[in-house]
Amino acid sequence: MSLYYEAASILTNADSTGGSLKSRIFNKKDLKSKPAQVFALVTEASKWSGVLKDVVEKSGLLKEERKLTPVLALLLAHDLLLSKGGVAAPANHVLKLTITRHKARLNAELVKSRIKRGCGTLEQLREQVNSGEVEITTAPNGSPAESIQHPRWVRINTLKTTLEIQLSTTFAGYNKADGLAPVISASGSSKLLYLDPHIPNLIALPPRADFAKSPAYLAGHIIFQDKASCFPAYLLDVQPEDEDIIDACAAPGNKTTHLSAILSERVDSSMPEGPAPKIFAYEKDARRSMILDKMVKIAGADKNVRVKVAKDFLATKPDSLEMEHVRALLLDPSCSGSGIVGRDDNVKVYLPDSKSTEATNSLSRKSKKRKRAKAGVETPKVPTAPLEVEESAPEVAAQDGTELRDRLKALSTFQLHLLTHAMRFPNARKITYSTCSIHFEENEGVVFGALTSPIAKERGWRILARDKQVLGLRRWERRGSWDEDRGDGGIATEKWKAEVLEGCIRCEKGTEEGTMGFFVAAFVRDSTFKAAEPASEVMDEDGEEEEEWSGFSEDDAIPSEPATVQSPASTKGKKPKHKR
Ligand SMILES: C[S@@+](CC[C@H](N)C(=O)[O-])C[C@H]1O[C@@H](n2cnc3c(N)ncnc32)[C@H](O)[C@@H]1O
Repeated sequence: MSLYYEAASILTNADSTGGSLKSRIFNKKDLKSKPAQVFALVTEASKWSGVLKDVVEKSGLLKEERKLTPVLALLLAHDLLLSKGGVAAPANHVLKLTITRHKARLNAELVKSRIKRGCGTLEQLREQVNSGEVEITTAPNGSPAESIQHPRWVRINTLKTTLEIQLSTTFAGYNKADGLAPVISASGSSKLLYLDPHIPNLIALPPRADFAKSPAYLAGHIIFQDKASCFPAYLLDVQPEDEDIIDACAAPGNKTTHLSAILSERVDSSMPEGPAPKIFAYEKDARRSMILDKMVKIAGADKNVRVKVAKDFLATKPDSLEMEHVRALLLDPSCSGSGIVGRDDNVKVYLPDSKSTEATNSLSRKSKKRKRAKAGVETPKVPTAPLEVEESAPEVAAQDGTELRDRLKALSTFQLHLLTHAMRFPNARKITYSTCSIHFEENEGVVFGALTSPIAKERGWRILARDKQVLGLRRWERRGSWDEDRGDGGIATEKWKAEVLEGCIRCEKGTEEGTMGFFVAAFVRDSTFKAAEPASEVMDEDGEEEEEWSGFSEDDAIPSEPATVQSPASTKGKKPKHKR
């Protein structure tokens, strides 16, 4: 029976193959088991590993069954205790016999673990595991198992309520923590919250706090939104005089409703009369447009949001009458999603501690190693918990580094195209550009590509410097960074490069800041800017305008951005065409 050995081999990445978990399984040519079955076993067992690590350790299984590796023990215990079909092997198979001998003890430990986690039934425990909020307890030697938890971020929707009202109703009786750390380590039932110091109306709750069925959530008074995802609307800092605003890639609508809330607060307090500013929320995908529409209505944002159902932002005509009053744009385009927490790009595996097998003498260990190697599982080089198995987001299901780079190149070309399209709106004065990606190519690479594009030069677009940003984000310490391997040369001055990077804002996942991996930068221009010369525009095959980055010569003078940078995505291998 190869299933468990093959799954163990995949989980420990015995072949040291690059790429995502999915691609490593589905592209493995010599796999005897069905790839879908291996994938399901590996992902499910990983998901349950926070619970099973404890169960296996406490049952003493690894002490008694020296031929079992921690990975095999995890996989077998998963199927024995949790899979409908049980262990997928003939009754007399050695692995099945081995694990079944310990069924009673393993079961008893699972019951104890479930009760300790406050779950009355296995179904409740399953829900907890599926929500990714399993608390990892201590290892047998008493050292705490490491696990960086992610707080539950809740944005108070000021379109329908206020922070004060929510603190005295939904969160009545909650204590205010003086930092994020106590909230992150608190249990789901702890009445502890943290008022975020950077984003107004944002609170952090313990990771397992469950408000999905609360009246406030169902009525759209509170919205679950990661802190980092609140940065773009806040950074755009819309004002009533901005008139119309575009959210170019809007579904499911978290940033749209945030934008709507900020705009409403400011319009309501300063402009009781006059033309009401509007937010045009574009969404290309028809199905996602429906979700967007629903979210906008639940949040009460339909007062100032016009959903552009199944409409491609790139097809908008910046010079049209409808777009005449657009002064601000929020761009949050599709990206690799590599910064998202809890997606299958971040499979975490907690392995039972193998220390209990250390008493084995070296001779017998060697012979066991040989046997395992023969059976297809090299002695695991895996550390004890937690083991991070890197897995790319679905959009970037890369088999190897080259495929990933190609995908990033395609994504960043699209992102740059979108950003330079936004720069064409004749009356636009500010733009935010954001991604939930951690890759330079999609982030700083696109920013530099846009800043040095002909349209940015023509219209005078520049980065919004850190000292001009809204207070909360000015205080945010993680800024942009340069990747020597990815960023092409051509920067005119190091000073300008440093200024642009300082204007870029980054968030990293897995830190004590409790955010997902994220990137945002804002661009501004002055209304008085005098165009230097028209941007070079070419038509693509469909007759659409296409930005043609062409580089500039050394003596090119651009106000405040004296640089020559090539966008990593769009310019590699392109010969400069545009001479000044
Ligand atoms: C990262 S998601 C946006 C998330 C959203 N801003 C939020 O905060 O909830 C990107 C969205 O942009 C849409 N999209 C991609 N290209 C687009 C285009 N050219 N025009 C309009 N929407 C587009 C995708 O379908 C997807 O729904």
